[in-house]
Amino acid sequence: MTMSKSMPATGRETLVIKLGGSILYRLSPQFFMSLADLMKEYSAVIVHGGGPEITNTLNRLNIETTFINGQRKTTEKVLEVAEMMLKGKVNGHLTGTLNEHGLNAVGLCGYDAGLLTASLIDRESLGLVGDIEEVNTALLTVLISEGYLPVIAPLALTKDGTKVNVNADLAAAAIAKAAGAEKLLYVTDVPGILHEGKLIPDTTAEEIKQLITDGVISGGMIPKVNSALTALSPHLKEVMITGGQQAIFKDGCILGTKIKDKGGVAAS
Ligand SMILES: Nc1ncnc2c1ncn2[C@@H]1O[C@H](COP(=O)(O)OP(=O)(O)O)[C@@H](O)[C@H]1O
Ligand SMILES: CC(=O)N[C@@H](CCC(=O)OP(=O)(O)O)C(=O)O
Repeated sequence: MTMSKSMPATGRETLVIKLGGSILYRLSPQFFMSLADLMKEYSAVIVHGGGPEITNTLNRLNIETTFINGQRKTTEKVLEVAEMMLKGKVNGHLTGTLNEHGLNAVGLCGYDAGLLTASLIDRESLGLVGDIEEVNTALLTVLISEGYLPVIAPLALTKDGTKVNVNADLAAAAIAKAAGAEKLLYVTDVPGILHEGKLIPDTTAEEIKQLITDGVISGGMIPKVNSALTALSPHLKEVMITGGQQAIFKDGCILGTKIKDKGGVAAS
């Protein structure tokens, strides 16, 4: 992974926001208003998912799709559909909606100007699925410093130019790390990590391991918390999981579950 200095030429810290496919088409007016407020304090980069859109289209086309440890097995046909949905439909829809709210969004995908370079994880079992190794943070810096909001679809190229699909939770964590972001925010269809229906306001790596063992954290929340733990570092001291059906920022605070490593030491 190519690391970079803290990006902002704006004097503000950077915040990477991942918008999950579960909520992308149901983001509330309060979400957009609070995002605009948040962007007065931070320079933001958005990374989006779109898993449900890809799955629905594959089903309509009778193309089989399976997941291995939260990653979609990606054949050439599956990649073609992922590209259509992520780079075409979802990125276009989201960028358009953000611009309707005056947020100066620019749609990008990892293929653009070497934005995301990945290596194949395991061609045999997963097919065309990548793990991000390099991020062209110079491109992000140019956009941010000119007041644009980069909106990134999680597709990447390998060093030899092969197109790959990337899990959006992992892409957001890799971009946050490379960009020297101070915060990483996962926006999903629940207000945060829940236990017996109640929001857990903050938690640590250790507690998360236990919550997974106890079955409290399951399904799509597992890759999210695991990505969060890989992103934590002395600079990126907190990752938030929050819900896009409501405001994400109020009275100077990001709402949801705060994941921090005890004492601010990087999680391994
Ligand atoms: N402890 C938990 N608290 C909240 N949500 C959880 C928990 N465990 C599992 N989940 C599930 O995780 C889902 C969010 O993950 P996912 O559907 O992959 O979202 P996204 O598309 O936003 O990445 C929630 O809708 C919920 O069903
Ligand atoms: C390799 C891999 O799994 N890629 C994901 C990319 C989209 C994604 O992660 O979207 P969500 O955030 O909505 O789940 C996929 O094909 O579904």
